[in-house]
Amino acid sequence: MIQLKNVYKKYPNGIVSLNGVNLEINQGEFVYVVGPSGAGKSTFIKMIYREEKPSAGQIMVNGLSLAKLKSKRVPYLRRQIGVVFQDFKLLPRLTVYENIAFALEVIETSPAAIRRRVMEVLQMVGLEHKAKMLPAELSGGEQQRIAIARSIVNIPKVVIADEPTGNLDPDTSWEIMRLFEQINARGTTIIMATHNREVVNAIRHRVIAIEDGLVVRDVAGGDYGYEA
Ligand SMILES: Nc1ncnc2c1ncn2[C@@H]1O[C@H](COP(=O)(O)OP(=O)(O)OP(=O)(O)O)[C@@H](O)[C@H]1O
Repeated sequence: MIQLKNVYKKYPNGIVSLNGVNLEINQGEFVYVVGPSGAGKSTFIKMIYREEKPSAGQIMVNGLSLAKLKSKRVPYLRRQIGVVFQDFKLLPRLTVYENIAFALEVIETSPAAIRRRVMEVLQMVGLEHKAKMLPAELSGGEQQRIAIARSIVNIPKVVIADEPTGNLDPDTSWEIMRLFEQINARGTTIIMATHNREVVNAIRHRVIAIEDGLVVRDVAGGDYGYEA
């Protein structure tokens, strides 16, 4: 479970991007985070995997208190959370296989287990035949599939995605959404910040709207809610 209590974030430049956020997200939920540009969606997302620390308030993720979490425990938290970005963030000099294996190698998995697991996730995203290629040799949609494979290779409880379809055309975006649906169907929590109105309105899930650093709407099976 993920729980935020009175979470407040003021950046060093004085901007307050979260202004008292209270929320609970249960294991297995699929949650869209929507809201205008600059509303605080990315900051909220970054709080959950401890890319940013709250200035005040409490955040619990799977029983870990993030405000108190020591730096040396951050890798332990990150193993429980997969992260997918708008711009994929694959390592350009590593092959597809190596990009995914990297996430497992850092936690001392045996070479045979790494191979088995990497091929399994590559198969799940339909790209096992591209294992030896470099990211630059793939389309944007394929790169995002690899980033998704990497995000789940550790079998995390939670996958966080910040605008995962932001750089993709509509057809590719639907394919990427299908993958997130499959991952969610296996019990993984999905938290997705998005501006994609069509997706949010078509594939209904809980919608949390953030404006000026506050949750202004929180609806199960809600719609995108903003005009085009
Ligand atoms: N590292 C930072 N340092 C200072 N201010 C920041 C930082 N990151 C974000 N902000 C500010 O915090 C506010 C919220 O930003 P955030 O990126 O969370 O918004 P967002 O809702 O994700 O926007 P978008 O939809 O455009 O991605 C903005 O005013 C932004 O300028």
